Amino acid sequence: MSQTHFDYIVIGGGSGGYAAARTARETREHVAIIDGAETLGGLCILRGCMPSKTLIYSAEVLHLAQQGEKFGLQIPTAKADMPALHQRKLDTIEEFSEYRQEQLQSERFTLFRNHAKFIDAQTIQLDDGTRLTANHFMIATGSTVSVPPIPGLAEVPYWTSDDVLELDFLPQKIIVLGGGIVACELAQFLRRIGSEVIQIQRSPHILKEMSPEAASVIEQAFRDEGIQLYTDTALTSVQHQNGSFTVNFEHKGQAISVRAPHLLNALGRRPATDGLGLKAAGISTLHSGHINCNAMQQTSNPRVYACGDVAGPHEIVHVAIMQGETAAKHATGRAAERVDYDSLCGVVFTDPQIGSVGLNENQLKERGIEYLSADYPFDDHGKSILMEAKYGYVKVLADKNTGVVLGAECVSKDGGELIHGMAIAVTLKARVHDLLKVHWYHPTLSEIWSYPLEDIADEL
Ligand SMILES: Cc1cc2nc3c(=O)[nH]c(=O)nc-3n(C[C@H](O)[C@H](O)[C@H](O)COP(=O)(O)OP(=O)(O)OC[C@H]3O[C@@H](n4cnc5c(N)ncnc54)[C@H](O)[C@@H]3O)c2cc1C
Ligand SMILES: NC(=O)c1ccc[n+]([C@@H]2O[C@H](COP(=O)([O-])OP(=O)(O)OC[C@H]3O[C@@H](n4cnc5c(N)ncnc54)[C@H](O)[C@@H]3O)[C@@H](O)[C@H]2O)c1
Repeated sequence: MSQTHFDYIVIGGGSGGYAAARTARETREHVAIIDGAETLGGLCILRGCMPSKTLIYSAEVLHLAQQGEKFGLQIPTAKADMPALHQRKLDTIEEFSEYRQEQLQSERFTLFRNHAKFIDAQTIQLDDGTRLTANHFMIATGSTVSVPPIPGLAEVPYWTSDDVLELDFLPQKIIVLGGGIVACELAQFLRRIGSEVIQIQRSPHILKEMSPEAASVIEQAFRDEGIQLYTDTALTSVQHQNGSFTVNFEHKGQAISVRAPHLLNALGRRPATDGLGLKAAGISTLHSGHINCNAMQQTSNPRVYACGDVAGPHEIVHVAIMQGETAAKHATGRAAERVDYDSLCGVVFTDPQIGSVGLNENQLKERGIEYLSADYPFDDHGKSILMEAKYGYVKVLADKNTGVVLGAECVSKDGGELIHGMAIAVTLKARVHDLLKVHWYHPTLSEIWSYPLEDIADEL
């Protein structure tokens, strides 16, 4: 009879689950991974980070080519070749997913291609009826698109990010619902490949998790590129008739109605806990639906851990991996460090990008930390001027007494790369004076950091 008891069982073989399985396997012999997906690989590789960034990069190259004149170039026709764009994405993703599949299928693990659910505190049942037990479990089942209760939305054939990432034709016109990261990254992608885009956001600013200053820069860039952006709205209803979507909403006291042949629902994602039998295992969830975990990612059932999108609080890949590693070390009796969200690094892959790290001004104020802040705009910086990349700014926040860098923000071309200089500073608790010893090379985008650092050093 095949094995039914394991040292460690992971449900979900995405970024978080694989990190947990690999870490547990360092010291445990019998580790199983269960994944019910038709194609193995997880969200990041198959329908998240990697396909979206592959397409977004092509759209950025196209955008630059279309700006040829600005650079003294004649590029008479530059346009998206949709089947070729799609094929490039497929080829790129295939390489990543094959590698992940090899890892999951390696003899280091026992892999079950099934859906799993808990039937009691220490037993899971696969959809073929097999029952498995383990000393410890990891739930890493990810997230699914959510459909908020907007009248009509659930009944219409809207697209999700999955559909946009599979496009092999150019949608002439599309309405994008939402102003979160998925909505913004894909709205700009669609606009740049040539679609007419109407974007509708509920809050006064898009990207409401970011600072209003950062969001304002992206809003300006979107409007300059021709995205018809509405913020501060209330969606009232959605209809689909004769191949056309109608979205009705309120904006500045007016009832507005927009129409397009395509509709992208980017109104958020929710933790994938349906059918997992959490109740049977004594696992509690938060109001948001995320699995309730302590700092070691342990759930209310101490035998069971959770990581990644299903656990929150930040649905980004490196956090899923860090949580998975912490959890597996803890479960296997090794020293484990909690994930430090005070040095969290985040990137929004619009153009300009937003990179952020550490604590923001609201968090510093809430915690009563005295801080100094300085910023510098890219429209007054040599390298960005010669690159025609003048949107945005950098900002540094440092402890008023010690000069330790506590947070930073960068809104600019390649801001997701630039922020990593400050991510190192925040994580290693570097002081402003230490950072001024760095050889900031000229002319680079990165040297812009030296200006706010100098301003803060002068004030200290
Ligand atoms: C369009 C888009 C772009 C994104 N871009 C970025 C980005 O640029 N950077 C970034 O950091 N993050 C990005 N994200 C978020 C990132 O993809 C996720 O945070 C991350 O992939 C989550 O990993 P995970 O391990 O929690 O879940 P997943 O990778 O989703 O893995 C969950 C796995 O569990 C399996 N599963 C589910 N239920 C069961 C069950 N009952 N039994 C067995 N198996 C089950 C699924 O088949 C799946 O393989 C993006 C997301 C989207 C949608
Ligand atoms: N670059 C990256 O790291 C990256 C890229 C893509 C996604 N992600 C992750 O994926 C997760 C999901 O992203 P997302 O953009 O789908 O979700 P989100 O929760 O960030 O955004 C959802 C948007 O929909 C709006 N919304 C929700 N309900 C609404 C309603 N009833 N009426 C009007 N508006 C409504 C919200 O205000 C918000 O703007 C995020 O947490 C993000 O961290 C990360």
